[in-house]
Amino acid sequence: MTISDEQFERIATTVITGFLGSGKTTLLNGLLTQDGMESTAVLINEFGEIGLDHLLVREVSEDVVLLNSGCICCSVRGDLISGLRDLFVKRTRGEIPAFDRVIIETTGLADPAPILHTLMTDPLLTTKFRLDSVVTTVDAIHGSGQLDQHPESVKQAAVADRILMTKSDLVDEATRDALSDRLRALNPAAPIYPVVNGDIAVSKLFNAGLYDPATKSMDVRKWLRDEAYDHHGDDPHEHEHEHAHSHDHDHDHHNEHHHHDHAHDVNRHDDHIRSFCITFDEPLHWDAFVTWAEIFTQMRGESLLRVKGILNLVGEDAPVAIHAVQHIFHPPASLPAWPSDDHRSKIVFITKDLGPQVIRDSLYHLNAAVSETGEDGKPA
Ligand SMILES: Nc1nc2c(ncn2[C@@H]2O[C@H](COP(=O)(O)OP(=O)(O)OP(=O)(O)O)[C@@H](O)[C@H]2O)c(=O)[nH]1
Repeated sequence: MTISDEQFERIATTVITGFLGSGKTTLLNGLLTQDGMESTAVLINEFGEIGLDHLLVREVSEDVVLLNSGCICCSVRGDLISGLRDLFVKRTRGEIPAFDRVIIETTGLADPAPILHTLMTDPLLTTKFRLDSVVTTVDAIHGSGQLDQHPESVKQAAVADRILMTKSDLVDEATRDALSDRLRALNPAAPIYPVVNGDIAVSKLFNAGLYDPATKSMDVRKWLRDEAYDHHGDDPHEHEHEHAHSHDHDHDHHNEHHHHDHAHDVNRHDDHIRSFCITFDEPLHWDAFVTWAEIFTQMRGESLLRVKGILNLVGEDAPVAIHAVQHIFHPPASLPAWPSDDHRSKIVFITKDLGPQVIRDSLYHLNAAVSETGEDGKPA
C-alpha cells in the first residue's frame, strides 16, 4: 500500500454529469476549443450533438476524431466503460495519440454512482485510470425544481467535486444566490462556478483528486477540504463536542432551513441529505475501520453518497486516505506525510437519511472493542 510513480502515471479521469438539458454539451463545446485540452480524450454520447466539424483535424476511425486543440473525441454507443477500455486499447496499439487525461460525459438521467464505482473497481480501469474529479452542471433556471423532483439530480450535485451553475445569464442575482446556498448545503466542499454558454477555463475542472500530477505529490487538504464542513451558518450544533473522544461538524438541512426560514416543501429530496465531518482524537485500529466500512457499505451503502477521509491508524506513522461512493470503498492509499500538525483522523460524509451520531458511535465502539483485544491489523 505505498504510493508508486505508477499511481501518478495513471490517466486522470473527469466525469461530467448533470441533469437533462443542464448544459453538458454546451460545456464540452466550450472546453474542446481551449488550449490545455491537448492530450485529452473526451468520451461523449454522439458527435452530432456537439457539432465538431469546425474543430476537426482528421477522423481517426468511425468513432474517434482528432480536434485542432489536440484533443481526441470519441463517440460512445452504449456502455461508457467498454468505450473507455476500447480507447485504452487503441492508445496502447498507437492507433490514437497517447492521451493522459479523459473526460467522460454521462447522460442526463444517469445516476453517477455506477460510473464512479466502475472506475474505482474495474480491474483494468483501476490500474490505468484514476478518478480526478466529478463535475456537475446545474441549470440556474430549472436546477431548483429538478432538485425538488428528481433524486438523481440531488445525487449528481452531492457527489460533485466542482459544481457549474449553467445558464447564469438567464437568472437574477437573488436566484443565483438562493440556488448556490442550496447547493452549498448539499455539498459544502465543492466550489460553485457560475457559467454562461460553457465558458469556463478547463483548468478549473481538473485536479480535484488526491494526486497532483504537476508536483507528483498528494494534496490532501485540497482533496478533503474538511474545513468547508466547519462553517455552515448558524447551525447550533456546529461546534458541539458530543463525545469525549470524537466530534463532528454536522450540516443538518432541517436546522439550516429552519433558521433561514425558507418556505419550502418539507419533502424536498435534498432535505434528506446531510454533510458532516467526523474527527477522531484517538488513533483508529485498521480492523475496526474495515469492520465499520463493511457493515455500513452493506447495510447503508445507498445512504453513503460520498465519503472521504484521512486516518491516523494505530501502528502507522503516516496517514491513510480512504474514499467511498455508496457501497464501494476505493483501495486505501498510504500518504507520505501528514498535511499539517493536526494528526487526527477526519472523515467527511455526504449522506442520505443518515446522521453523524450512529456513524461516530459505531466506529468509536468498534475501535474500543479492537483496542481491548490488542490486535492491530494493518491496511493491506
Ligand atoms: N442562455 C444560455 N443557454 C444555455 C447555456 N448553457 C446551455 N444553454 C442552452 O441550453 C440548452 C441545453 O443545453 P445542452 O448543452 O444541450 O444540455 P445537455 O446537458 O447536454 O442536455 P442533454 O444532453 O439533453 O442532457 C441548449 O439549447 C443550450 O444552448 C447558458 O449558459 N446560457
